[in-house]
Amino acid sequence: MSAILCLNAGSSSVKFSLYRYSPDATLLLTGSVSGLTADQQYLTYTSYKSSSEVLESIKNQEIDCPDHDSAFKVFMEHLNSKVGDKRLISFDDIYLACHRIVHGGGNPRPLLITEEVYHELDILSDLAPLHNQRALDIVHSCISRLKGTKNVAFFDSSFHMTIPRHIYTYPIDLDVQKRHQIRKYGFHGLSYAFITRETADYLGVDDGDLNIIALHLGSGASACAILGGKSINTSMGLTPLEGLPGATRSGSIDPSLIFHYHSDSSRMSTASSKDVHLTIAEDILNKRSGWQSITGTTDFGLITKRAVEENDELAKLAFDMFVDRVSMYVGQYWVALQGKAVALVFAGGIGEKGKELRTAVIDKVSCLGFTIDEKLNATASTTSDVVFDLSKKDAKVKTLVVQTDEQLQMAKEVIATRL
Ligand SMILES: Nc1ncnc2c1ncn2[C@@H]1O[C@H](COP(=O)(O)OP(=O)(O)O)[C@@H](O)[C@H]1O
Ligand SMILES: CC(=O)OP(=O)(O)O
Ligand SMILES: [Mg+2]
Repeated sequence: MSAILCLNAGSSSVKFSLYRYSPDATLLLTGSVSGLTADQQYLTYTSYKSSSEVLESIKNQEIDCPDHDSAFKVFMEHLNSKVGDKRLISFDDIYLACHRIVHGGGNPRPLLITEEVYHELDILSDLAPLHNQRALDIVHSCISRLKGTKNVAFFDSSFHMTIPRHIYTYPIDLDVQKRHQIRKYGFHGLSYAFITRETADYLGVDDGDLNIIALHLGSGASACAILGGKSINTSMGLTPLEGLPGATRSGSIDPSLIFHYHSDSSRMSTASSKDVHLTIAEDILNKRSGWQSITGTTDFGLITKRAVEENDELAKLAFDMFVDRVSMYVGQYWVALQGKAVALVFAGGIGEKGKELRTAVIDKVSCLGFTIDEKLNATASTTSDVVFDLSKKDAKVKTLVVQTDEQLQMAKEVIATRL
Protein backbone atom coordinates (compact mmCIF):
# COMPACT_ATOMS: atom_id res chain seq x y z
CA MET A 1 0.00 0.00 0.00
CA SER A 2 1.11 3.57 -0.65
CA ALA A 3 -0.05 6.28 1.73
CA ILE A 4 0.02 10.08 2.07
CA LEU A 5 0.52 11.63 5.50
CA CYS A 6 -0.80 15.20 5.87
CA LEU A 7 0.29 17.35 8.80
CA ASN A 8 -1.21 20.67 9.83
CA ALA A 9 0.52 22.68 12.56
CA GLY A 10 -1.98 25.38 13.57
CA SER A 11 -1.25 27.90 16.32
CA SER A 12 -3.15 25.92 18.98
CA SER A 13 -3.22 22.42 17.49
CA VAL A 14 -1.57 19.81 15.32
CA LYS A 15 -3.93 17.94 13.01
CA PHE A 16 -2.88 14.80 11.15
CA SER A 17 -4.55 12.63 8.52
CA LEU A 18 -3.35 9.58 6.66
CA TYR A 19 -4.81 8.67 3.26
CA ARG A 20 -4.41 5.81 0.86
CA TYR A 21 -2.78 7.06 -2.36
CA SER A 22 -5.92 6.34 -4.41
CA PRO A 23 -8.08 8.51 -6.72
CA ASP A 24 -10.54 9.26 -3.89
CA ALA A 25 -7.84 9.66 -1.17
CA THR A 26 -9.43 7.05 1.15
CA LEU A 27 -9.06 8.19 4.78
CA LEU A 28 -7.15 5.65 6.93
CA LEU A 29 -6.75 7.74 10.04
CA THR A 30 -7.32 11.26 11.30
CA GLY A 31 -6.78 13.05 14.57
CA SER A 32 -5.52 16.08 16.42
CA VAL A 33 -3.82 17.30 19.53
CA SER A 34 -5.57 20.52 20.56
CA GLY A 35 -5.15 23.02 23.40
CA LEU A 36 -1.44 23.66 22.76
CA THR A 37 -1.83 27.27 23.97
CA ALA A 38 -3.86 26.20 27.04
CA ASP A 39 -3.07 24.36 30.30
CA GLN A 40 -4.60 21.08 29.14
CA GLN A 41 -4.16 19.32 25.82
CA TYR A 42 -6.57 16.82 24.26
CA LEU A 43 -6.01 13.94 21.86
CA THR A 44 -8.67 12.95 19.35
CA TYR A 45 -7.96 10.05 17.02
CA THR A 46 -9.94 7.76 14.70
CA SER A 47 -8.58 5.02 12.47
CA TYR A 48 -10.68 3.18 9.90
CA LYS A 49 -10.91 -0.43 8.76
CA SER A 50 -12.95 0.64 5.74
CA SER A 51 -14.79 3.85 4.80
CA SER A 52 -17.72 2.84 7.05
CA GLU A 53 -15.96 0.82 9.78
CA VAL A 54 -13.96 2.37 12.63
CA LEU A 55 -10.93 0.46 13.94
CA GLU A 56 -10.04 2.60 16.94
CA SER A 57 -11.46 5.87 18.27
CA ILE A 58 -10.42 8.25 21.05
CA LYS A 59 -12.23 11.54 21.71
CA ASN A 60 -10.77 14.43 23.71
CA GLN A 61 -8.49 12.30 25.89
CA GLU A 62 -6.55 14.50 28.30
CA ILE A 63 -2.82 14.36 27.60
CA ASP A 64 0.25 16.36 28.57
CA CYS A 65 1.85 17.69 25.45
CA PRO A 66 4.18 20.70 25.72
CA ASP A 67 4.60 21.59 22.04
CA HIS A 68 3.79 20.86 18.40
CA ASP A 69 6.65 18.43 17.78
CA SER A 70 5.64 16.40 20.87
CA ALA A 71 2.11 16.26 19.42
CA PHE A 72 3.55 14.77 16.25
CA LYS A 73 5.46 12.21 18.35
CA VAL A 74 2.22 11.23 20.15
CA PHE A 75 0.70 10.62 16.73
CA MET A 76 3.69 8.53 15.57
CA GLU A 77 3.38 6.31 18.67
CA HIS A 78 -0.26 5.63 17.80
CA LEU A 79 0.62 4.90 14.22
CA ASN A 80 3.22 2.39 15.35
CA SER A 81 1.04 0.66 17.94
CA LYS A 82 -0.84 -2.51 17.13
CA VAL A 83 -4.62 -2.49 17.00
CA GLY A 84 -5.60 -6.06 17.96
CA ASP A 85 -2.94 -8.13 16.26
CA LYS A 86 -2.72 -5.77 13.31
CA ARG A 87 -0.49 -2.78 12.70
CA LEU A 88 -2.41 -0.13 10.76
CA ILE A 89 0.44 0.76 8.47
CA SER A 90 4.15 0.26 8.10
CA PHE A 91 6.19 3.47 8.07
CA ASP A 92 7.67 2.27 4.76
CA ASP A 93 4.20 2.64 3.19
CA ILE A 94 4.24 6.43 3.67
CA TYR A 95 5.28 7.70 0.28
CA LEU A 96 4.72 11.41 0.91
CA ALA A 97 4.46 13.62 3.98
CA CYS A 98 2.63 16.88 3.21
CA HIS A 99 3.24 19.78 5.56
CA ARG A 100 1.02 22.86 5.89
CA ILE A 101 3.55 25.69 6.07
CA VAL A 102 1.80 28.97 6.83
CA HIS A 103 4.29 31.41 5.27
CA GLY A 104 5.67 30.45 1.88
CA GLY A 105 6.81 33.91 0.74
CA GLY A 106 5.74 34.44 -2.87
CA ASN A 107 5.66 30.71 -3.77
CA PRO A 108 2.50 29.99 -5.76
CA ARG A 109 2.85 26.18 -5.60
CA PRO A 110 3.92 23.37 -3.23
CA LEU A 111 7.65 22.57 -3.05
CA LEU A 112 9.59 19.38 -2.40
CA ILE A 113 11.52 20.04 0.82
CA THR A 114 15.24 19.90 0.05
CA GLU A 115 17.91 21.27 2.36
CA GLU A 116 17.82 24.54 0.42
CA VAL A 117 14.00 24.85 0.66
CA TYR A 118 14.14 24.04 4.38
CA HIS A 119 16.62 26.86 4.86
CA GLU A 120 14.45 29.30 2.85
CA LEU A 121 11.39 28.46 4.99
CA ASP A 122 13.43 28.76 8.15
CA ILE A 123 14.29 32.35 7.17
CA LEU A 124 10.56 33.08 6.80
CA SER A 125 9.92 31.93 10.40
CA ASP A 126 10.20 35.52 11.62
CA LEU A 127 7.15 36.32 9.48
CA ALA A 128 4.93 33.62 11.01
CA PRO A 129 6.24 33.31 14.57
CA LEU A 130 3.42 31.05 15.79
CA HIS A 131 3.69 28.68 12.84
CA ASN A 132 6.66 28.18 10.51
CA GLN A 133 9.25 27.09 13.03
CA ARG A 134 6.83 24.67 14.67
CA ALA A 135 5.93 23.11 11.32
CA LEU A 136 9.62 22.87 10.43
CA ASP A 137 10.33 21.03 13.71
CA ILE A 138 7.79 18.44 12.53
CA VAL A 139 9.45 18.32 9.07
CA HIS A 140 12.72 17.65 10.86
CA SER A 141 11.16 14.78 12.85
CA CYS A 142 9.68 13.31 9.65
CA ILE A 143 13.06 13.42 7.92
CA SER A 144 14.73 11.57 10.79
CA ARG A 145 11.92 9.06 11.46
CA LEU A 146 10.49 8.32 8.02
CA LYS A 147 13.64 7.64 6.05
CA GLY A 148 12.10 6.70 2.69
CA THR A 149 9.39 9.41 2.71
CA LYS A 150 9.48 12.55 0.55
CA ASN A 151 8.45 15.76 2.34
CA VAL A 152 6.43 18.43 0.53
CA ALA A 153 5.59 21.95 1.75
CA PHE A 154 2.11 23.33 0.97
CA PHE A 155 1.79 27.05 1.64
CA ASP A 156 -1.13 28.89 3.22
CA SER A 157 0.00 32.01 1.38
CA SER A 158 -0.15 30.51 -2.16
CA PHE A 159 -3.95 30.94 -2.59
CA HIS A 160 -3.61 34.71 -2.15
CA MET A 161 -1.04 35.30 -4.90
CA THR A 162 -3.96 36.53 -7.09
CA ILE A 163 -4.58 39.62 -4.90
CA PRO A 164 -4.12 42.79 -7.03
CA ARG A 165 -1.08 45.02 -6.49
CA HIS A 166 -2.95 48.03 -5.09
CA ILE A 167 -4.37 45.76 -2.38
CA TYR A 168 -1.22 43.81 -1.49
CA THR A 169 0.94 46.98 -1.38
CA TYR A 170 1.26 48.85 1.92
CA PRO A 171 1.27 52.66 1.91
CA ILE A 172 4.92 52.90 3.03
CA ASP A 173 8.24 53.56 1.20
CA LEU A 174 8.23 51.47 -2.00
CA ASP A 175 11.99 50.83 -1.97
CA VAL A 176 11.79 49.41 1.54
CA GLN A 177 8.91 47.15 0.47
CA LYS A 178 10.88 45.88 -2.50
CA ARG A 179 14.10 45.33 -0.57
CA HIS A 180 12.43 43.37 2.24
CA GLN A 181 9.65 41.74 0.19
CA ILE A 182 7.09 43.51 2.33
CA ARG A 183 3.54 43.01 1.04
CA LYS A 184 0.23 41.51 2.07
CA TYR A 185 0.67 37.71 1.75
CA GLY A 186 -2.45 36.37 3.47
CA PHE A 187 -2.88 32.93 5.06
CA HIS A 188 -5.39 30.08 5.67
CA GLY A 189 -5.08 29.53 1.89
CA LEU A 190 -5.37 25.74 2.00
CA SER A 191 -8.62 26.18 3.88
CA TYR A 192 -9.91 28.80 1.40
CA ALA A 193 -8.99 26.54 -1.55
CA PHE A 194 -10.96 23.70 0.09
CA ILE A 195 -13.92 26.00 0.85
CA THR A 196 -13.96 27.30 -2.74
CA ARG A 197 -14.11 23.85 -4.32
CA GLU A 198 -16.64 22.40 -1.87
CA THR A 199 -18.92 25.47 -2.04
CA ALA A 200 -18.81 25.53 -5.85
CA ASP A 201 -19.66 21.79 -5.92
CA TYR A 202 -22.51 22.31 -3.47
CA LEU A 203 -23.98 25.24 -5.42
CA GLY A 204 -23.46 23.43 -8.74
CA VAL A 205 -21.25 26.12 -10.33
CA ASP A 206 -17.70 26.06 -11.71
CA ASP A 207 -15.00 27.25 -9.29
CA GLY A 208 -14.30 30.07 -11.77
CA ASP A 209 -17.84 31.41 -11.36
CA LEU A 210 -17.92 31.43 -7.58
CA ASN A 211 -18.15 34.74 -5.66
CA ILE A 212 -18.22 34.34 -1.89
CA ILE A 213 -17.10 35.85 1.39
CA ALA A 214 -15.34 33.18 3.46
CA LEU A 215 -14.48 33.34 7.16
CA HIS A 216 -11.89 30.99 8.65
CA LEU A 217 -12.35 31.52 12.39
CA GLY A 218 -10.07 29.52 14.71
CA SER A 219 -7.25 30.36 17.11
CA GLY A 220 -6.06 32.42 14.16
CA ALA A 221 -8.95 34.08 12.33
CA SER A 222 -9.22 35.63 8.87
CA ALA A 223 -11.70 36.67 6.19
CA CYS A 224 -11.35 36.35 2.42
CA ALA A 225 -13.11 37.88 -0.58
CA ILE A 226 -13.25 35.29 -3.37
CA LEU A 227 -14.16 36.49 -6.87
CA GLY A 228 -14.38 33.96 -9.71
CA GLY A 229 -12.88 31.33 -7.39
CA LYS A 230 -9.79 33.47 -6.66
CA SER A 231 -8.72 35.49 -3.64
CA ILE A 232 -8.95 39.24 -4.27
CA ASN A 233 -8.47 40.32 -0.67
CA THR A 234 -7.86 38.81 2.74
CA SER A 235 -7.54 40.22 6.23
CA MET A 236 -4.14 38.79 7.24
CA GLY A 237 -1.08 40.57 5.86
CA LEU A 238 2.70 40.41 5.83
CA THR A 239 2.28 38.10 8.84
CA PRO A 240 -0.76 36.32 10.34
CA LEU A 241 -1.02 39.14 12.90
CA GLU A 242 -2.96 41.62 10.75
CA GLY A 243 -6.75 41.69 10.57
CA LEU A 244 -9.02 39.87 13.01
CA PRO A 245 -8.07 39.26 16.63
CA GLY A 246 -7.12 35.67 17.53
CA ALA A 247 -6.68 33.61 20.70
CA THR A 248 -3.39 35.32 21.58
CA ARG A 249 -3.04 37.81 18.66
CA SER A 250 -4.21 41.41 18.72
CA GLY A 251 -5.17 41.62 15.05
CA SER A 252 -5.13 45.12 13.51
CA ILE A 253 -4.53 47.95 15.94
CA ASP A 254 -3.18 51.47 15.65
CA PRO A 255 0.48 50.65 14.82
CA SER A 256 1.74 53.32 17.19
CA LEU A 257 -0.10 51.72 20.13
CA ILE A 258 2.89 49.49 20.80
CA PHE A 259 5.17 52.47 21.51
CA HIS A 260 2.85 53.33 24.40
CA TYR A 261 2.74 49.81 25.79
CA HIS A 262 6.28 49.36 27.17
CA SER A 263 9.28 51.63 26.92
CA ASP A 264 11.43 48.61 25.92
CA SER A 265 9.08 47.14 23.28
CA SER A 266 11.72 47.27 20.56
CA ARG A 267 14.22 45.11 22.50
CA MET A 268 14.63 41.38 21.81
CA SER A 269 12.10 39.27 23.66
CA THR A 270 12.98 36.52 26.14
CA ALA A 271 11.02 34.23 23.80
CA SER A 272 13.63 34.85 21.09
CA SER A 273 15.71 31.84 20.25
CA LYS A 274 18.35 31.21 17.65
CA ASP A 275 15.54 30.25 15.28
CA VAL A 276 12.83 32.89 15.78
CA HIS A 277 13.84 36.47 16.43
CA LEU A 278 11.01 38.29 18.19
CA THR A 279 11.06 41.75 19.65
CA ILE A 280 9.10 42.31 22.84
CA ALA A 281 6.54 44.19 20.71
CA GLU A 282 5.99 41.17 18.44
CA ASP A 283 5.82 38.89 21.44
CA ILE A 284 3.13 41.06 23.07
CA LEU A 285 1.03 41.35 19.91
CA ASN A 286 1.36 37.68 18.84
CA LYS A 287 1.41 35.80 22.12
CA ARG A 288 0.07 38.04 24.89
CA SER A 289 -2.94 39.69 23.26
CA GLY A 290 -6.19 38.51 21.65
CA TRP A 291 -9.16 37.19 23.59
CA GLN A 292 -6.88 35.50 26.12
CA SER A 293 -5.61 38.90 27.26
CA ILE A 294 -9.18 40.08 27.89
CA THR A 295 -10.67 36.91 29.42
CA GLY A 296 -7.73 34.77 30.61
CA THR A 297 -8.63 31.86 28.32
CA THR A 298 -7.79 30.95 24.71
CA ASP A 299 -10.91 28.75 24.48
CA PHE A 300 -13.54 30.67 22.51
CA GLY A 301 -16.13 27.97 23.34
CA LEU A 302 -15.68 28.78 27.03
CA ILE A 303 -15.79 32.54 26.35
CA THR A 304 -19.09 32.06 24.49
CA LYS A 305 -20.54 30.01 27.34
CA ARG A 306 -19.51 32.63 29.92
CA ALA A 307 -20.85 35.46 27.75
CA VAL A 308 -24.17 33.87 26.88
CA GLU A 309 -25.04 31.74 29.91
CA GLU A 310 -23.30 33.60 32.74
CA ASN A 311 -23.45 37.17 31.39
CA ASP A 312 -19.75 37.51 32.31
CA GLU A 313 -18.71 41.09 31.51
CA LEU A 314 -15.22 40.41 30.10
CA ALA A 315 -16.31 37.35 28.15
CA LYS A 316 -19.10 39.46 26.64
CA LEU A 317 -16.58 42.18 25.77
CA ALA A 318 -14.29 39.70 23.94
CA PHE A 319 -17.28 38.09 22.17
CA ASP A 320 -18.73 41.45 21.06
CA MET A 321 -15.33 42.69 19.88
CA PHE A 322 -14.87 39.62 17.71
CA VAL A 323 -18.38 39.94 16.25
CA ASP A 324 -17.71 43.61 15.47
CA ARG A 325 -14.40 42.94 13.67
CA VAL A 326 -15.77 39.95 11.73
CA SER A 327 -18.86 41.83 10.52
CA MET A 328 -16.68 44.78 9.51
CA TYR A 329 -14.83 42.53 7.03
CA VAL A 330 -18.10 41.09 5.71
CA GLY A 331 -19.20 44.65 4.91
CA GLN A 332 -15.85 45.55 3.32
CA TYR A 333 -15.76 42.41 1.18
CA TRP A 334 -19.41 42.80 0.15
CA VAL A 335 -18.29 46.06 -1.45
CA ALA A 336 -15.08 44.46 -2.84
CA LEU A 337 -17.30 41.89 -4.58
CA GLN A 338 -19.66 44.66 -5.79
CA GLY A 339 -22.60 43.02 -4.05
CA LYS A 340 -22.18 39.86 -6.16
CA ALA A 341 -21.42 37.43 -3.30
CA VAL A 342 -23.76 34.43 -3.38
CA ALA A 343 -22.80 33.10 0.06
CA LEU A 344 -21.15 33.87 3.38
CA VAL A 345 -19.19 30.83 4.57
CA PHE A 346 -18.26 30.07 8.21
CA ALA A 347 -15.34 27.66 8.77
CA GLY A 348 -12.54 26.88 11.28
CA GLY A 349 -13.02 25.69 14.88
CA ILE A 350 -15.13 28.70 15.90
CA GLY A 351 -16.92 29.11 12.56
CA GLU A 352 -17.96 25.45 12.56
CA LYS A 353 -18.81 25.01 16.25
CA GLY A 354 -19.79 28.48 17.44
CA LYS A 355 -23.53 28.71 16.78
CA GLU A 356 -23.91 31.78 19.00
CA LEU A 357 -21.11 33.55 17.10
CA ARG A 358 -22.82 32.78 13.77
CA THR A 359 -26.12 34.16 15.04
CA ALA A 360 -24.47 37.36 16.29
CA VAL A 361 -22.53 37.95 13.04
CA ILE A 362 -25.56 37.33 10.82
CA ASP A 363 -27.58 39.69 13.00
CA LYS A 364 -25.02 42.44 12.29
CA VAL A 365 -24.85 41.83 8.51
CA SER A 366 -28.54 41.05 7.86
CA CYS A 367 -28.85 44.38 6.00
CA LEU A 368 -26.91 42.67 3.16
CA GLY A 369 -29.53 39.92 2.87
CA PHE A 370 -27.83 37.21 4.94
CA THR A 371 -30.21 35.14 7.10
CA ILE A 372 -30.00 32.33 9.62
CA ASP A 373 -32.53 29.64 10.43
CA GLU A 374 -31.97 28.99 14.15
CA LYS A 375 -33.14 25.36 13.98
CA LEU A 376 -30.62 24.64 11.23
CA ASN A 377 -27.98 26.67 13.05
CA ALA A 378 -28.35 24.47 16.13
CA THR A 379 -27.85 21.26 14.13
CA ALA A 380 -24.98 22.61 11.97
CA SER A 381 -22.41 22.05 14.70
CA THR A 382 -23.20 18.35 14.95
CA THR A 383 -23.71 17.39 11.30
CA SER A 384 -21.11 15.44 9.34
CA ASP A 385 -22.05 17.21 6.06
CA VAL A 386 -19.07 19.02 4.57
CA VAL A 387 -21.31 21.91 3.45
CA PHE A 388 -24.38 22.83 5.49
CA ASP A 389 -26.90 25.56 4.54
CA LEU A 390 -28.22 27.65 7.45
CA SER A 391 -30.12 30.27 5.49
CA LYS A 392 -33.84 30.84 5.71
CA LYS A 393 -35.86 29.32 2.85
CA ASP A 394 -36.43 32.47 0.78
CA ALA A 395 -32.95 34.00 1.30
CA LYS A 396 -31.34 35.65 -1.77
CA VAL A 397 -27.82 34.91 -0.49
CA LYS A 398 -26.77 31.82 1.44
CA THR A 399 -25.24 31.39 4.88
CA LEU A 400 -23.16 28.20 4.87
CA VAL A 401 -20.96 26.25 7.27
CA VAL A 402 -18.11 24.33 5.62
CA GLN A 403 -16.21 21.72 7.65
CA THR A 404 -12.87 22.76 6.27
CA ASP A 405 -10.06 20.22 5.96
CA GLU A 406 -6.58 21.50 5.17
CA GLN A 407 -5.12 17.96 5.29
CA LEU A 408 -7.61 16.68 2.69
CA GLN A 409 -6.88 19.72 0.51
CA MET A 410 -3.18 18.75 0.46
CA ALA A 411 -3.96 15.08 -0.30
CA LYS A 412 -6.28 16.05 -3.15
CA GLU A 413 -3.66 18.40 -4.62
CA VAL A 414 -1.12 15.53 -4.47
CA ILE A 415 -3.45 13.21 -6.34
CA ALA A 416 -4.61 15.84 -8.86
CA THR A 417 -1.05 16.82 -9.75
CA ARG A 418 0.35 13.25 -9.45
CA LEU A 419 3.08 14.48 -7.13
N1 LIG B 1 -18.34 25.16 20.71
C1 LIG B 1 -17.45 26.08 20.37
N2 LIG B 1 -17.83 27.36 20.19
C2 LIG B 1 -16.93 28.30 19.84
N3 LIG B 1 -15.63 28.04 19.65
C3 LIG B 1 -15.19 26.79 19.81
C4 LIG B 1 -16.06 25.74 20.17
N4 LIG B 1 -15.32 24.59 20.25
C5 LIG B 1 -14.03 24.93 19.95
N5 LIG B 1 -13.96 26.24 19.67
C6 LIG B 1 -12.74 27.03 19.38
O1 LIG B 1 -12.10 26.73 18.14
C7 LIG B 1 -10.75 27.23 18.25
C8 LIG B 1 -9.79 26.28 17.56
O2 LIG B 1 -10.03 26.33 16.20
P1 LIG B 1 -9.09 25.57 15.15
O3 LIG B 1 -9.46 26.11 13.81
O4 LIG B 1 -9.22 24.10 15.34
O5 LIG B 1 -7.66 26.03 15.68
P2 LIG B 1 -6.23 26.22 15.01
O6 LIG B 1 -6.14 27.68 14.79
O7 LIG B 1 -5.25 25.69 15.99
O8 LIG B 1 -6.21 25.47 13.72
C9 LIG B 1 -10.44 27.39 19.72
O9 LIG B 1 -10.41 28.77 20.07
C10 LIG B 1 -11.63 26.72 20.38
O10 LIG B 1 -11.91 27.27 21.61
C1 LIG C 1 -2.57 31.30 9.73
C2 LIG C 1 -3.14 30.92 11.05
O1 LIG C 1 -3.35 31.76 11.88
O2 LIG C 1 -3.40 29.62 11.22
P1 LIG C 1 -4.12 28.93 12.50
O3 LIG C 1 -5.47 29.52 12.59
O4 LIG C 1 -4.15 27.47 12.15
O5 LIG C 1 -3.30 29.23 13.69
MG1 LIG D 1 -6.02 26.08 11.84
